[in-house]
Amino acid sequence: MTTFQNDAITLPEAPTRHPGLLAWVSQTAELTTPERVVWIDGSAQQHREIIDDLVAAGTFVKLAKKPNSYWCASDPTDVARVEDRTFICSVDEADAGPTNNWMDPGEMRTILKDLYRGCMKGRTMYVIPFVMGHLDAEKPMFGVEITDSPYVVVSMNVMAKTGTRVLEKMGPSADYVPAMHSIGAPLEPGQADVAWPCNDTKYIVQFPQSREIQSFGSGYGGNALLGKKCYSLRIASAMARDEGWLAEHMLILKLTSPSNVVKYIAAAFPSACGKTNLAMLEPTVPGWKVETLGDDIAWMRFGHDGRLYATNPENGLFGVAPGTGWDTNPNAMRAIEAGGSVFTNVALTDDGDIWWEGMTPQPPAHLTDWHGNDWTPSSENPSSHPNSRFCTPIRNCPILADEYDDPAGVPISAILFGGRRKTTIPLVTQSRDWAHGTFMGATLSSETTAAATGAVGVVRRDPMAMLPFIGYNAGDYFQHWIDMGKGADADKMPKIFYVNWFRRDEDGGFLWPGYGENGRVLKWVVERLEGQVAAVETPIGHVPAPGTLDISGLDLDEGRLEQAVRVDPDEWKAEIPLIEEWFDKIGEKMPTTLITELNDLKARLGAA
Ligand SMILES: Nc1nc2c(ncn2[C@@H]2O[C@H](COP(=O)(O)OP(=O)(O)O)[C@@H](O)[C@H]2O)c(=O)[nH]1
Ligand SMILES: C=C(OP(=O)(O)O)C(=O)O
Ligand SMILES: [Mn+2]
Repeated sequence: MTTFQNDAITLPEAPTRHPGLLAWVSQTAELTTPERVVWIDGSAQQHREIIDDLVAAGTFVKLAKKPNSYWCASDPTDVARVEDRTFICSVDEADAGPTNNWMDPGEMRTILKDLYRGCMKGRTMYVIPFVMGHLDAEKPMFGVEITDSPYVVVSMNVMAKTGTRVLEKMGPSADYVPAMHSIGAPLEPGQADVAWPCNDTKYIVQFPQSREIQSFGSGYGGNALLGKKCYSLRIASAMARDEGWLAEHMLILKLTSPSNVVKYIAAAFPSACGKTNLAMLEPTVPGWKVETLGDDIAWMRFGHDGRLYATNPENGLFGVAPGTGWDTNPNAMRAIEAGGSVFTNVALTDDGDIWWEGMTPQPPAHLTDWHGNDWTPSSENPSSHPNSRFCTPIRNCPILADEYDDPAGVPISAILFGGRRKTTIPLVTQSRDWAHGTFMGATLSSETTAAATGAVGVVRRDPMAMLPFIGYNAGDYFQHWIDMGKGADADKMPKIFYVNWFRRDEDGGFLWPGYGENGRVLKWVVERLEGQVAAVETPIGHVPAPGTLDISGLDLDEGRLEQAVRVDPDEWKAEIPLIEEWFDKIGEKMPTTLITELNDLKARLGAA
């Protein structure tokens, strides 16, 4: 390891000659006063050494039953993204818009500088050079995360490409996103550490104009693995607006039909609403095959042929554990079996394996729950936190598509928007055109989940599943989506669909079985793209004509299917005021195209 001692804060022996980076590293060390500085080189050996430190510190427990895999539990207060502590610090408040928290960048920098002063005392400061997306992309998307959390280092090594090869590619002058992170838990001499140090004060801050990130107080993935949501969505969305592309909260999958027609599909669902599951789907309809390209983030740019091409900037999976099982998502199960994973806030079995609700139908007779307490099936609380996660190399995914590694990406034929709605939203609806599809995305709604702190199950608008991730004004973001369709050849743009796996019956049960059965909806989507099946025009868009959704072999009574796909005018009339309230919130920046779409919808519903 390349280290230097803090009692001589001179420039460390660094594996780069990038003057800007060297200056930032030394200034940060001076401000945060760590015990030592370590450059992450991306080697397996260094990765192992840091893991060994985590085991010695009691943060990680090595699993006997899975190769090179570790269990850990966070502080019970540090389990999810903190949206109320997340800020977009644009120069002008108007650029952050009505959906983001904002503070003057200068004021915010002062607050954070005060918090960062001495914050790494007694700890190691790690410098993680990383690239999101391909190292050989036309313009590689570099970042450097500074952190005092070895958990973050190990996770970043899984989620991104890290280390010296990145520095070499950066050379002495490449632009990079400086991503500053501290758990905010300095150690006084002789003070004992805890397994998951963090701070009650939390800030997750993006400076979209200067392309910088500063995070404080949390070790949770979405708050601390800064290449992921902070860079690849919040900062990248602002870059994408400026440069004419899209940075989206979408999975990417490859779908092959029985006659070997290949389509690439992207889908945006809010956190904990089914992206990882759909990305690794095992279709139940015979002959259809899904392969995975990405499960959380898609960057989409126009290719020379005028089509929209998507790449997944990530290198790993950071999936919701509960509900992941051999029945629901066998490919995710195989991925975690393959090893190299970190499990956070799940339960530990007595023989050194992990378990969570939904992994197997029968829970083990005894577990250690995520709080470290004894757990039995009669225990009152779940064994695992609802937002517990597995962090696994994407290479472990047994159905990873070969195209995953292609820096050019894959041409997207369809985009799905979806959320968790008990009512109103049918199983699948096709938009009439790009503008209408953008309207569907802009009015997307979902019940809140445990992926963010706060109440669960509350319906809110979550446009394009990007509410917590749009790095600028949401009205400008919608306009950017409309503009992306404008210059383009309509035939070449992806067709947009709205799906809902989560509609319920009167007893609260899911009307649609979901998971592998969602392949039936993907089949209908492809058949629509190919002009092979009919749809019925309704006020909200095109829904499957009777008999076109393949339910052969599915044990689902006709009445339930009918309820799952139903367009209920009364439910939609009740939805209109909620959409209007949302449009009012966006205010004058709401594009007129979308206002026209809303008025047209009202007219078609007879609600005008
Ligand atoms: N009922 C139902 N639940 C689903 C479906 N797909 C995913 N889930 C559950 O939703 C939760 C989040 O899924 P995940 O794919 O991790 O969501 P992501 O955060 O968007 O990637 C998990 O508990 C899943 O088991 C589905 O089709 N139907
Ligand atoms: C990492 C997250 O992602 P996901 O969208 O998979 O829930 C999160 O919300 O913190
Ligand atoms: Mn996911």
